[in-house]
Amino acid sequence: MRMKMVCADCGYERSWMEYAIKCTCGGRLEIKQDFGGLDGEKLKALFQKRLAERVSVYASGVWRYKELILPELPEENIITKYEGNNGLYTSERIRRSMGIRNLYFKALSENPSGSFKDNGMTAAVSHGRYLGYSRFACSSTGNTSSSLAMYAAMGGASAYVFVPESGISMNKVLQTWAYGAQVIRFDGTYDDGISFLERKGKELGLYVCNSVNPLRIEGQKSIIYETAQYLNWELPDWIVIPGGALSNVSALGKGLEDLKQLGMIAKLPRIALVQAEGASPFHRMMAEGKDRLIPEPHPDTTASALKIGNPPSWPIARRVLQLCQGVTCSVTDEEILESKRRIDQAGIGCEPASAASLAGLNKLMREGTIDKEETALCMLTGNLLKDTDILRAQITETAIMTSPLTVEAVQRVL
Ligand SMILES: N[C@@H](CCOP(=O)(O)O)C(=O)O
Repeated sequence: MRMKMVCADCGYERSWMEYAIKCTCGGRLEIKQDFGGLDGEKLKALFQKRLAERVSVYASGVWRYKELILPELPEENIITKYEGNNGLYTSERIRRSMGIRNLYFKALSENPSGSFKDNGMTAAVSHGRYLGYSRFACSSTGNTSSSLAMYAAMGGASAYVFVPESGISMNKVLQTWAYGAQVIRFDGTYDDGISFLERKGKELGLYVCNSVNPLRIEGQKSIIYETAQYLNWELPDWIVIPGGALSNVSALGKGLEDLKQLGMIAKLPRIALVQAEGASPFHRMMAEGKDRLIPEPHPDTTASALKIGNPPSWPIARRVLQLCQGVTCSVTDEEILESKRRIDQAGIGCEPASAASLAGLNKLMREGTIDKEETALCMLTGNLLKDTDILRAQITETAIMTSPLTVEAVQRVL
Protein backbone atom coordinates (compact mmCIF):
# COMPACT_ATOMS: atom_id res chain seq x y z
CA MET A 1 0.00 0.00 0.00
CA ARG A 2 1.19 3.48 -0.84
CA MET A 3 -0.16 5.06 2.34
CA LYS A 4 -0.90 4.23 5.97
CA MET A 5 -2.05 5.95 9.13
CA VAL A 6 0.59 6.26 11.83
CA CYS A 7 0.36 7.46 15.45
CA ALA A 8 2.65 10.46 15.97
CA ASP A 9 3.26 9.32 19.58
CA CYS A 10 3.59 5.52 19.71
CA GLY A 11 4.19 4.83 16.00
CA TYR A 12 1.37 2.24 15.75
CA GLU A 13 0.35 1.74 12.11
CA ARG A 14 -3.15 1.38 10.68
CA SER A 15 -4.49 0.95 7.15
CA TRP A 16 -5.74 4.15 5.47
CA MET A 17 -8.94 2.18 4.89
CA GLU A 18 -9.82 2.48 8.57
CA TYR A 19 -11.54 5.40 10.24
CA ALA A 20 -9.79 6.84 13.33
CA ILE A 21 -9.14 10.32 14.68
CA LYS A 22 -7.00 9.32 17.66
CA CYS A 23 -4.74 6.40 18.51
CA THR A 24 -5.69 4.12 21.41
CA CYS A 25 -2.66 5.60 23.22
CA GLY A 26 -4.25 9.06 22.83
CA GLY A 27 -1.74 10.22 20.19
CA ARG A 28 -2.58 12.18 17.02
CA LEU A 29 -2.72 10.28 13.75
CA GLU A 30 -0.90 11.21 10.57
CA ILE A 31 -0.88 9.75 7.08
CA LYS A 32 2.47 8.53 5.83
CA GLN A 33 2.87 8.20 2.08
CA ASP A 34 5.40 6.11 0.24
CA PHE A 35 6.53 8.22 -2.72
CA GLY A 36 8.91 5.51 -4.02
CA GLY A 37 8.74 5.37 -7.81
CA LEU A 38 7.39 8.93 -8.16
CA ASP A 39 9.45 11.43 -10.12
CA GLY A 40 9.03 15.11 -9.15
CA GLU A 41 9.68 16.45 -12.66
CA LYS A 42 7.18 14.06 -14.23
CA LEU A 43 4.62 15.01 -11.60
CA LYS A 44 5.11 18.70 -12.41
CA ALA A 45 4.43 17.99 -16.08
CA LEU A 46 1.33 15.92 -15.23
CA PHE A 47 -0.05 18.60 -12.88
CA GLN A 48 0.59 21.25 -15.52
CA LYS A 49 -1.30 19.23 -18.14
CA ARG A 50 -4.24 18.83 -15.77
CA LEU A 51 -4.65 22.63 -15.53
CA ALA A 52 -6.51 22.29 -18.84
CA GLU A 53 -9.05 19.81 -17.37
CA ARG A 54 -12.61 21.16 -17.17
CA VAL A 55 -14.90 18.33 -16.09
CA SER A 56 -13.01 15.32 -14.75
CA VAL A 57 -12.07 15.05 -11.05
CA TYR A 58 -8.63 16.32 -12.06
CA ALA A 59 -10.14 19.75 -12.73
CA SER A 60 -10.29 20.08 -8.93
CA GLY A 61 -7.40 22.00 -7.38
CA VAL A 62 -7.17 19.21 -4.81
CA TRP A 63 -7.57 16.08 -6.94
CA ARG A 64 -5.21 17.49 -9.59
CA TYR A 65 -2.59 16.22 -7.13
CA LYS A 66 -4.31 12.88 -6.42
CA GLU A 67 -1.04 10.92 -6.66
CA LEU A 68 0.16 12.78 -3.53
CA ILE A 69 -3.14 12.89 -1.66
CA LEU A 70 -5.16 9.69 -1.75
CA PRO A 71 -3.50 7.68 -4.53
CA GLU A 72 -5.46 4.50 -3.90
CA LEU A 73 -8.96 5.95 -3.62
CA PRO A 74 -10.93 4.91 -6.72
CA GLU A 75 -11.83 7.93 -8.84
CA GLU A 76 -15.55 7.14 -8.78
CA ASN A 77 -15.57 7.61 -4.99
CA ILE A 78 -14.39 11.20 -5.14
CA ILE A 79 -16.93 13.83 -4.06
CA THR A 80 -15.73 17.08 -5.54
CA LYS A 81 -16.97 20.58 -6.28
CA TYR A 82 -13.86 21.57 -8.19
CA GLU A 83 -12.48 23.09 -4.99
CA GLY A 84 -9.06 24.74 -4.95
CA ASN A 85 -8.20 26.65 -8.13
CA ASN A 86 -8.07 29.71 -5.89
CA GLY A 87 -6.68 33.03 -7.12
CA LEU A 88 -3.24 34.31 -6.26
CA TYR A 89 -3.31 38.10 -6.13
CA THR A 90 -1.09 41.07 -5.55
CA SER A 91 -2.06 44.55 -4.44
CA GLU A 92 0.46 47.16 -5.46
CA ARG A 93 -1.13 49.63 -3.03
CA ILE A 94 -0.72 47.34 0.00
CA ARG A 95 2.73 46.16 -1.08
CA ARG A 96 3.99 49.70 -1.51
CA SER A 97 2.55 50.89 1.78
CA MET A 98 4.41 48.11 3.56
CA GLY A 99 7.59 48.57 1.58
CA ILE A 100 8.06 44.82 1.07
CA ARG A 101 9.73 43.51 -2.09
CA ASN A 102 6.93 41.17 -3.11
CA LEU A 103 3.60 40.30 -1.53
CA TYR A 104 0.95 37.78 -2.60
CA PHE A 105 -2.49 36.90 -1.31
CA LYS A 106 -3.81 33.38 -1.82
CA ALA A 107 -7.62 33.63 -1.77
CA LEU A 108 -8.70 30.30 -0.28
CA SER A 109 -11.91 32.24 0.31
CA GLU A 110 -12.81 31.49 -3.33
CA ASN A 111 -13.51 27.84 -2.54
CA PRO A 112 -17.07 26.58 -3.23
CA SER A 113 -18.23 26.93 0.38
CA GLY A 114 -16.14 30.07 0.85
CA SER A 115 -13.24 28.84 2.97
CA PHE A 116 -10.03 26.79 2.97
CA LYS A 117 -11.87 23.96 4.70
CA ASP A 118 -13.04 22.64 1.33
CA ASN A 119 -9.52 21.54 0.36
CA GLY A 120 -9.49 19.04 3.20
CA MET A 121 -13.19 18.29 3.40
CA THR A 122 -13.44 16.82 -0.11
CA ALA A 123 -10.81 14.25 0.95
CA ALA A 124 -12.39 13.43 4.33
CA VAL A 125 -15.96 13.05 3.06
CA SER A 126 -14.82 11.02 0.01
CA HIS A 127 -12.87 8.75 2.37
CA GLY A 128 -15.81 8.38 4.78
CA ARG A 129 -18.27 7.58 1.99
CA TYR A 130 -15.80 5.06 0.52
CA LEU A 131 -15.69 3.32 3.92
CA GLY A 132 -19.49 3.23 3.95
CA TYR A 133 -20.26 6.00 6.46
CA SER A 134 -23.46 7.97 5.96
CA ARG A 135 -23.39 10.17 9.10
CA PHE A 136 -20.73 12.85 9.30
CA ALA A 137 -20.05 15.30 12.12
CA CYS A 138 -17.88 18.20 13.22
CA SER A 139 -17.48 20.83 15.89
CA SER A 140 -17.24 24.24 14.30
CA THR A 141 -17.25 28.00 14.50
CA GLY A 142 -18.97 27.85 11.10
CA ASN A 143 -16.55 27.35 8.22
CA THR A 144 -15.87 23.68 8.85
CA SER A 145 -19.59 23.06 9.32
CA SER A 146 -20.57 24.82 6.05
CA SER A 147 -17.97 22.85 4.18
CA LEU A 148 -18.98 19.54 5.71
CA ALA A 149 -22.68 20.26 5.14
CA MET A 150 -22.00 20.99 1.46
CA TYR A 151 -19.93 17.85 0.76
CA ALA A 152 -22.22 15.58 2.80
CA ALA A 153 -25.17 16.83 0.74
CA MET A 154 -23.22 16.30 -2.50
CA GLY A 155 -22.43 12.75 -1.37
CA GLY A 156 -26.01 11.95 -0.35
CA ALA A 157 -25.05 11.68 3.33
CA SER A 158 -26.15 13.41 6.55
CA ALA A 159 -24.19 16.04 8.46
CA TYR A 160 -24.52 16.70 12.20
CA VAL A 161 -22.74 19.87 13.16
CA PHE A 162 -21.99 21.06 16.68
CA VAL A 163 -21.80 24.85 16.85
CA PRO A 164 -21.41 27.15 19.86
CA GLU A 165 -24.62 28.93 20.80
CA SER A 166 -22.96 32.35 20.86
CA GLY A 167 -19.96 34.28 19.54
CA ILE A 168 -19.93 32.91 16.00
CA SER A 169 -21.14 34.31 12.70
CA MET A 170 -24.83 33.66 11.98
CA ASN A 171 -24.11 33.78 8.22
CA LYS A 172 -22.07 30.58 8.58
CA VAL A 173 -24.75 28.83 10.63
CA LEU A 174 -27.37 29.75 8.03
CA GLN A 175 -25.16 28.48 5.22
CA THR A 176 -24.61 25.20 7.07
CA TRP A 177 -28.32 24.76 7.75
CA ALA A 178 -29.28 25.67 4.18
CA TYR A 179 -27.16 22.78 2.85
CA GLY A 180 -29.39 20.51 4.92
CA ALA A 181 -27.21 19.78 7.95
CA GLN A 182 -28.68 19.07 11.36
CA VAL A 183 -27.37 21.97 13.44
CA ILE A 184 -26.76 21.13 17.11
CA ARG A 185 -26.17 24.32 19.08
CA PHE A 186 -24.65 24.06 22.53
CA ASP A 187 -23.48 26.24 25.35
CA GLY A 188 -19.69 26.21 25.07
CA THR A 189 -16.87 26.69 22.61
CA TYR A 190 -15.44 24.81 19.61
CA ASP A 191 -13.08 23.16 22.12
CA ASP A 192 -15.99 21.63 24.08
CA GLY A 193 -17.54 20.33 20.86
CA ILE A 194 -14.36 18.67 19.59
CA SER A 195 -13.66 17.14 22.99
CA PHE A 196 -17.20 15.64 22.96
CA LEU A 197 -16.78 14.23 19.45
CA GLU A 198 -13.36 12.77 20.24
CA ARG A 199 -14.87 10.90 23.18
CA LYS A 200 -18.34 10.02 21.84
CA GLY A 201 -18.26 10.26 18.04
CA LYS A 202 -17.42 6.61 17.41
CA GLU A 203 -20.06 5.35 19.84
CA LEU A 204 -22.61 7.50 17.97
CA GLY A 205 -21.55 6.03 14.62
CA LEU A 206 -20.31 9.39 13.36
CA TYR A 207 -17.42 9.98 10.97
CA VAL A 208 -15.78 13.12 12.42
CA CYS A 209 -14.50 15.63 9.87
CA ASN A 210 -12.51 18.05 12.01
CA SER A 211 -8.84 18.46 11.27
CA VAL A 212 -7.98 15.84 13.91
CA ASN A 213 -9.00 13.51 11.09
CA PRO A 214 -5.72 12.96 9.18
CA LEU A 215 -7.57 12.73 5.85
CA ARG A 216 -8.54 16.40 6.21
CA ILE A 217 -4.86 17.29 6.39
CA GLU A 218 -4.07 15.17 3.33
CA GLY A 219 -6.57 17.17 1.27
CA GLN A 220 -5.50 20.47 2.79
CA LYS A 221 -1.89 19.87 1.72
CA SER A 222 -3.02 20.71 -1.80
CA ILE A 223 -3.09 24.40 -0.80
CA ILE A 224 0.69 24.51 -0.82
CA TYR A 225 0.98 22.35 -3.95
CA GLU A 226 -1.29 24.73 -5.83
CA THR A 227 0.49 27.80 -4.49
CA ALA A 228 3.86 26.38 -5.53
CA GLN A 229 2.58 25.39 -8.98
CA TYR A 230 1.12 28.86 -9.63
CA LEU A 231 4.49 30.36 -8.66
CA ASN A 232 6.39 28.02 -10.95
CA TRP A 233 7.56 25.90 -7.98
CA GLU A 234 9.39 28.77 -6.28
CA LEU A 235 7.76 29.77 -3.04
CA PRO A 236 8.21 33.16 -1.35
CA ASP A 237 10.51 33.55 1.67
CA TRP A 238 7.58 33.69 4.09
CA ILE A 239 4.11 32.17 4.23
CA VAL A 240 1.90 33.93 6.76
CA ILE A 241 -1.18 32.16 8.08
CA PRO A 242 -3.84 32.79 10.70
CA GLY A 243 -3.89 30.23 13.51
CA GLY A 244 -6.97 28.91 15.32
CA ALA A 245 -7.34 25.13 15.29
CA LEU A 246 -3.88 25.04 13.61
CA SER A 247 -4.84 22.67 10.79
CA ASN A 248 -3.36 25.01 8.21
CA VAL A 249 0.09 24.95 9.71
CA SER A 250 -0.03 21.14 9.97
CA ALA A 251 -1.18 20.76 6.37
CA LEU A 252 1.23 23.35 5.05
CA GLY A 253 4.14 21.65 6.76
CA LYS A 254 3.18 18.25 5.43
CA GLY A 255 2.77 19.56 1.89
CA LEU A 256 6.13 21.31 2.05
CA GLU A 257 7.85 18.16 3.27
CA ASP A 258 6.32 16.24 0.35
CA LEU A 259 7.46 18.77 -2.24
CA LYS A 260 10.95 18.90 -0.78
CA GLN A 261 11.23 15.11 -0.61
CA LEU A 262 10.17 14.81 -4.25
CA GLY A 263 12.64 17.53 -5.29
CA MET A 264 9.80 19.73 -6.56
CA ILE A 265 10.94 22.78 -4.59
CA ALA A 266 14.52 23.75 -3.82
CA LYS A 267 14.04 25.38 -0.43
CA LEU A 268 11.45 25.56 2.29
CA PRO A 269 9.81 28.92 2.97
CA ARG A 270 9.56 30.09 6.57
CA ILE A 271 6.13 30.04 8.19
CA ALA A 272 4.72 32.85 10.32
CA LEU A 273 1.68 31.79 12.34
CA VAL A 274 -0.52 34.63 13.57
CA GLN A 275 -3.09 34.31 16.37
CA ALA A 276 -5.63 36.80 17.66
CA GLU A 277 -4.49 38.20 21.00
CA GLY A 278 -7.57 36.96 22.89
CA ALA A 279 -7.17 33.42 21.55
CA SER A 280 -3.43 32.83 21.38
CA PRO A 281 -2.49 29.85 23.57
CA PHE A 282 -0.14 28.45 20.94
CA HIS A 283 1.74 31.71 20.44
CA ARG A 284 2.04 32.06 24.23
CA MET A 285 3.49 28.57 24.56
CA MET A 286 6.05 29.25 21.81
CA ALA A 287 6.96 32.73 23.05
CA GLU A 288 7.47 31.48 26.60
CA GLY A 289 9.44 28.42 25.44
CA LYS A 290 7.04 26.08 27.27
CA ASP A 291 6.73 22.47 26.18
CA ARG A 292 2.99 22.11 26.80
CA LEU A 293 0.08 24.20 25.63
CA ILE A 294 -1.98 25.78 28.39
CA PRO A 295 -5.55 26.05 27.08
CA GLU A 296 -7.28 29.43 27.04
CA PRO A 297 -10.68 28.71 28.69
CA HIS A 298 -12.43 31.82 27.31
CA PRO A 299 -11.07 32.53 23.81
CA ASP A 300 -12.24 35.95 22.74
CA THR A 301 -11.76 37.85 19.48
CA THR A 302 -13.78 39.65 16.80
CA ALA A 303 -12.27 37.18 14.33
CA SER A 304 -14.83 34.53 15.27
CA ALA A 305 -13.17 31.73 13.28
CA LEU A 306 -10.14 32.05 15.57
CA LYS A 307 -12.09 31.65 18.82
CA ILE A 308 -10.27 28.48 19.81
CA GLY A 309 -8.60 28.04 23.17
CA ASN A 310 -7.36 24.46 23.01
CA PRO A 311 -6.19 23.57 19.48
CA PRO A 312 -5.89 19.79 19.43
CA SER A 313 -3.10 19.56 16.85
CA TRP A 314 -0.61 21.83 18.60
CA PRO A 315 2.18 19.20 18.83
CA ILE A 316 2.14 18.74 15.03
CA ALA A 317 2.04 22.51 14.49
CA ARG A 318 5.04 22.95 16.79
CA ARG A 319 7.00 20.33 14.85
CA VAL A 320 6.20 22.08 11.55
CA LEU A 321 7.40 25.42 12.88
CA GLN A 322 10.65 23.83 13.98
CA LEU A 323 11.08 22.29 10.52
CA CYS A 324 10.44 25.61 8.73
CA GLN A 325 12.25 27.94 11.16
CA GLY A 326 8.78 29.30 11.84
CA VAL A 327 7.75 32.13 14.10
CA THR A 328 4.50 33.03 15.87
CA CYS A 329 2.95 36.32 16.90
CA SER A 330 -0.37 37.67 18.10
CA VAL A 331 -2.29 40.71 16.88
CA THR A 332 -5.09 42.79 18.36
CA ASP A 333 -8.63 42.90 17.00
CA GLU A 334 -7.98 46.51 15.93
CA GLU A 335 -4.96 45.43 13.88
CA ILE A 336 -7.02 42.62 12.32
CA LEU A 337 -9.85 44.96 11.35
CA GLU A 338 -7.49 47.56 9.92
CA SER A 339 -5.86 44.89 7.74
CA LYS A 340 -9.25 43.55 6.71
CA ARG A 341 -10.23 47.03 5.53
CA ARG A 342 -7.11 47.19 3.35
CA ILE A 343 -7.67 43.72 1.86
CA ASP A 344 -11.37 44.45 1.21
CA GLN A 345 -10.59 47.81 -0.39
CA ALA A 346 -7.97 46.19 -2.61
CA GLY A 347 -10.90 44.31 -4.15
CA ILE A 348 -9.74 40.96 -2.79
CA GLY A 349 -11.86 40.76 0.38
CA CYS A 350 -11.82 38.36 3.30
CA GLU A 351 -13.42 37.55 6.63
CA PRO A 352 -11.81 39.06 9.76
CA ALA A 353 -9.87 35.90 10.73
CA SER A 354 -8.06 35.87 7.38
CA ALA A 355 -6.83 39.41 7.86
CA ALA A 356 -4.80 38.29 10.86
CA SER A 357 -2.21 37.19 8.27
CA LEU A 358 -1.63 40.72 6.92
CA ALA A 359 -1.79 42.19 10.42
CA GLY A 360 0.84 39.67 11.51
CA LEU A 361 3.07 40.41 8.53
CA ASN A 362 2.89 44.10 9.40
CA LYS A 363 3.84 43.44 13.00
CA LEU A 364 6.69 41.07 12.13
CA MET A 365 8.10 43.63 9.69
CA ARG A 366 7.84 46.36 12.32
CA GLU A 367 9.69 44.16 14.80
CA GLY A 368 12.37 43.35 12.21
CA THR A 369 11.64 39.61 12.02
CA ILE A 370 10.66 39.91 8.35
CA ASP A 371 12.85 42.14 6.22
CA LYS A 372 11.49 44.39 3.49
CA GLU A 373 13.89 42.77 1.02
CA GLU A 374 12.11 39.44 1.55
CA THR A 375 8.95 38.17 -0.14
CA ALA A 376 5.77 37.00 1.57
CA LEU A 377 2.44 35.36 0.89
CA CYS A 378 -0.62 35.84 3.11
CA MET A 379 -3.22 33.06 3.20
CA LEU A 380 -6.77 34.40 3.15
CA THR A 381 -8.83 31.64 4.67
CA GLY A 382 -12.46 32.78 4.43
CA ASN A 383 -14.79 34.83 2.22
CA LEU A 384 -15.83 38.41 3.00
CA LEU A 385 -19.50 37.39 3.24
CA LYS A 386 -18.83 34.71 5.84
CA ASP A 387 -18.66 37.05 8.81
CA THR A 388 -20.29 40.43 8.25
CA ASP A 389 -21.21 41.52 11.78
CA ILE A 390 -18.46 44.09 11.86
CA LEU A 391 -19.40 45.46 8.41
CA ARG A 392 -23.01 45.85 9.49
CA ALA A 393 -21.84 47.97 12.42
CA GLN A 394 -19.56 50.08 10.21
CA ILE A 395 -21.85 50.72 7.24
CA THR A 396 -24.40 52.61 9.30
CA GLU A 397 -21.68 55.13 10.17
CA THR A 398 -20.55 55.76 6.58
CA ALA A 399 -23.22 55.00 3.97
CA ILE A 400 -25.10 58.01 2.59
CA MET A 401 -28.87 58.04 2.80
CA THR A 402 -30.56 60.58 0.57
CA SER A 403 -34.24 61.03 0.05
CA PRO A 404 -35.57 62.16 -2.33
CA LEU A 405 -32.95 60.99 -4.82
CA THR A 406 -31.84 64.08 -6.73
CA VAL A 407 -28.86 65.08 -8.93
CA GLU A 408 -27.89 67.71 -6.32
CA ALA A 409 -27.86 65.16 -3.52
CA VAL A 410 -25.67 62.78 -5.54
CA GLN A 411 -23.32 65.63 -6.59
CA ARG A 412 -22.65 66.32 -2.92
CA VAL A 413 -21.03 62.86 -2.52
CA LEU A 414 -19.15 62.79 -5.85
N1 LIG B 1 -12.54 27.82 12.67
C1 LIG B 1 -12.82 26.46 12.47
C2 LIG B 1 -12.58 25.61 13.65
C3 LIG B 1 -12.60 24.14 13.29
O1 LIG B 1 -11.36 23.73 12.88
P1 LIG B 1 -11.01 22.30 12.29
O2 LIG B 1 -9.61 22.48 11.89
O3 LIG B 1 -11.16 21.30 13.36
O4 LIG B 1 -11.92 22.04 11.17
C4 LIG B 1 -14.24 26.28 11.92
O5 LIG B 1 -14.53 26.83 10.88
O6 LIG B 1 -15.07 25.65 12.51
